[in-house]
Amino acid sequence: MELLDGKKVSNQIKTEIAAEVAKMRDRGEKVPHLAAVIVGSDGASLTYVGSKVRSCQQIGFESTLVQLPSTTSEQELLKKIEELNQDADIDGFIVQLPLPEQINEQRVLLAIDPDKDVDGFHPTNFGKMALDMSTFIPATPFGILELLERYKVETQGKHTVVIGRSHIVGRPMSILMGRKGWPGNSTVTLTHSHTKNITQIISQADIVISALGVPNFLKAEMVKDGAVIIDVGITRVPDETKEKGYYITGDVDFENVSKKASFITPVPGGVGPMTIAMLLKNTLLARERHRSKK
Ligand SMILES: NC(=O)C1=CN([C@@H]2O[C@H](COP(=O)(O)OP(=O)(O)OC[C@H]3O[C@@H](n4cnc5c(N)ncnc54)[C@H](OP(=O)(O)O)[C@@H]3O)[C@@H](O)[C@H]2O)C=CC1
Ligand SMILES: Nc1nc(=O)c2c([nH]1)NC[C@@H]1CN(c3ccc(C(=O)N[C@@H](CCC(=O)O)C(=O)O)cc3)C=[N+]21
Repeated sequence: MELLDGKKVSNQIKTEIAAEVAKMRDRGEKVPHLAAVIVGSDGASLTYVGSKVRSCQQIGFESTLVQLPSTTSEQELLKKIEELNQDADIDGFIVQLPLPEQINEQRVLLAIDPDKDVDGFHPTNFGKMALDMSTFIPATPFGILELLERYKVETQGKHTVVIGRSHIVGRPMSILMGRKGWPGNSTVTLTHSHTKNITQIISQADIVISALGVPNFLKAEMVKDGAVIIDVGITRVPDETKEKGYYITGDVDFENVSKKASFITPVPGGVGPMTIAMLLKNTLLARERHRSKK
């Protein structure tokens, strides 16, 4: 079994990006500027956005955190998005999901300038991705592709089973694994809560990408010997013996599944840190595109 070490690879990627930023500075150019909008104060969302801001500082990006109260109206959020769209200093921004129920997510995603949509959730960018055109690839699937590539995991002709069909992980992942080229050229089955015989389908998978958010969902008896296991799930489990009052766990029974797997991602330290690194990569890309437009 080989560990797909997202912590290590994400640090390599951040070092690579930092070197690019240093060159920009040396040439007297503007450095990339990423903004994040967060509505409300959900603990997990704040952790994620906080580590993004820290990473920006680490690699020399400018960063802006826009924190709005949970009572923010859709109109107020749309106004903020328009400001960020118009702000020439901002290269890219994300609006942290999920949003409070008074705000329509689709209208928000449509309002973001596709050239600044470093999450890759705008329909224009999502469509380009599905059509193999150059665009921003959503950070979590992009991070998984990068891990597969750096560890030279064979995907061609393999049966990939994706569990979960969310717009931010499962759906784009299923499209990307089936695209031409490598990592890709995979035969993909996209499963969800209405899938019949899901255990049987998973047992046929060469590659399992689990993105449901159910701890211990994937057990050793469900997977084939030698399968590649990607665990996207992140669940906070309350535990008073831990310093933070909780620990985080993925969807996979790591201890037992890792004995059968050829490659496996840990949680924490797998897909999560890769997501942050690829968001930074998309922001660097956004800066380069904005520069060459002028
Ligand atoms: N590591 C990272 O960087 C990231 C981690 N995450 C984590 O990944 C997990 C998934 O998040 P997200 O993609 O937003 O997913 P959602 O919570 O939006 O959706 C979950 C998906 O799983 C499916 N599902 C739920 N229960 C079952 C079941 N018992 N059997 C089969 N399918 C099931 C649902 O089916 P249906 O569509 O039918 O409801 C749905 O498609 C969460 O734990 C989240 O915290 C998310 C983003 C990034
Ligand atoms: N617009 C938007 N874009 C997103 O990309 C997005 C989002 N909304 N909403 C929520 C999900 C979730 N997500 C994570 C990113 C990093 C970690 C991460 O770094 N996890 C660490 C542990 C973090 C901890 O200790 O809690 C790890 O796995 O090692 C987790 C989750 C991005 N998301």
